[in-house]
Amino acid sequence: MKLFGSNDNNKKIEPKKGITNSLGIDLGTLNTVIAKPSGDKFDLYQIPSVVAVKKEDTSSVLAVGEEAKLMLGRTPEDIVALRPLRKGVIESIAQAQALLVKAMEIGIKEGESVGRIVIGIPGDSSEVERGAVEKIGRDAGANYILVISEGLAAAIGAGLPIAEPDGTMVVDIGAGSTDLVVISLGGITDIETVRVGGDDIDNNIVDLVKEKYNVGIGIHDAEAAKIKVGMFHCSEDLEVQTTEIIGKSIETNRPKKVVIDSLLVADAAEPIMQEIINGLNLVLERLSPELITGVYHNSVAVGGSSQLKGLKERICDELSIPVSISEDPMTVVAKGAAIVAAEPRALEPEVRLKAMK
Ligand SMILES: Nc1ncnc2c1ncn2[C@@H]1O[C@H](COP(=O)(O)OP(=O)(O)OP(=O)(O)O)[C@@H](O)[C@H]1O
Repeated sequence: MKLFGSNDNNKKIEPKKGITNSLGIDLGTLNTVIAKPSGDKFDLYQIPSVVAVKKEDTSSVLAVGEEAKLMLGRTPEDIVALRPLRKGVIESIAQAQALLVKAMEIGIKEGESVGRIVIGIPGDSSEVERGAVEKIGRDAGANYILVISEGLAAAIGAGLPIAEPDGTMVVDIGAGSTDLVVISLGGITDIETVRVGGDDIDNNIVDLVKEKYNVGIGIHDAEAAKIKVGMFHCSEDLEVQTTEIIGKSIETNRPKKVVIDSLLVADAAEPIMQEIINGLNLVLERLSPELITGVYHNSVAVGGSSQLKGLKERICDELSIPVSISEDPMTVVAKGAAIVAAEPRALEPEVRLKAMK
């Protein structure tokens, strides 16, 4: 399923001849995004990071992505739909393998050989997890497979000056985890992973609505309300919007309408914001003074949850760092990985040094 056109990128990519089947993959908790260099742009695809498995044997994968999502709630009792990653961590190698193979199938047309594949995974993943992802790619037939940190991929995709000695910072707020990554001279100099993200905001909305209105609401309705009217608390006077959803009255068991406004979402998001600020404080504490100018001028927020209003204002309120929000927050990691897949030397030290001249 092609979700996005190959239209919105102005970074010039020149895949080498014969390596047009190189792919960048962002293996996310909620979504897996696939970017395929196509001329000087990208073809982009997205699948939900969901697999349908047998309850008795959860390594036996029956369906992946959209197909697995459709099976949710409609399947016989012995089949369940699960996410192979939780909070950015691979929970099941077999399920992650099925997801990755599906992503590769989507990106590489039938009859095409599997070329270079670069996969972005959370920066604090263990060697075992990295090795497992590499093995999955190789088993699926890739002749070149590289696993890089999502933060580094995001910085490359966002066009940040990663080769510079001054430093840049990426704040990647996803569904299950948030990566805070400092990059200088083309490599990661510091990383802090906070295991919170948009999923936690959704859960808190459900709890707050129950507490405030005595109404139970579905997690998907909570997420939809967050996306529609959500914001973070900040010093800026942002417009308060409202949306109406239907929940189940805990008192009467009847349907009941509840109004959710931006302030309720901001309250639900506050504990998550606090943890992100704590993580950023740790990063700044450790940051060498040589990198502060670069971080001040070149910090970018990516990931689906960076789209909540008030994020850049709140980070500036708390830390005096003007963060810009990426224009393509949900695809930038896959695009950065695809850039490396098209030109792996982009990560080599001598190329970085050349780029500095
Ligand atoms: N417009 C929006 N406003 C606020 N939140 C949004 C918006 N669109 C998506 N989200 C949230 O972004 C999150 C998904 O983001 P993303 O696809 O970057 O995560 P992921 O890469 O799957 O997760 P992770 O990085 O934790 O592995 C979800 O929590 C979703 O509700």
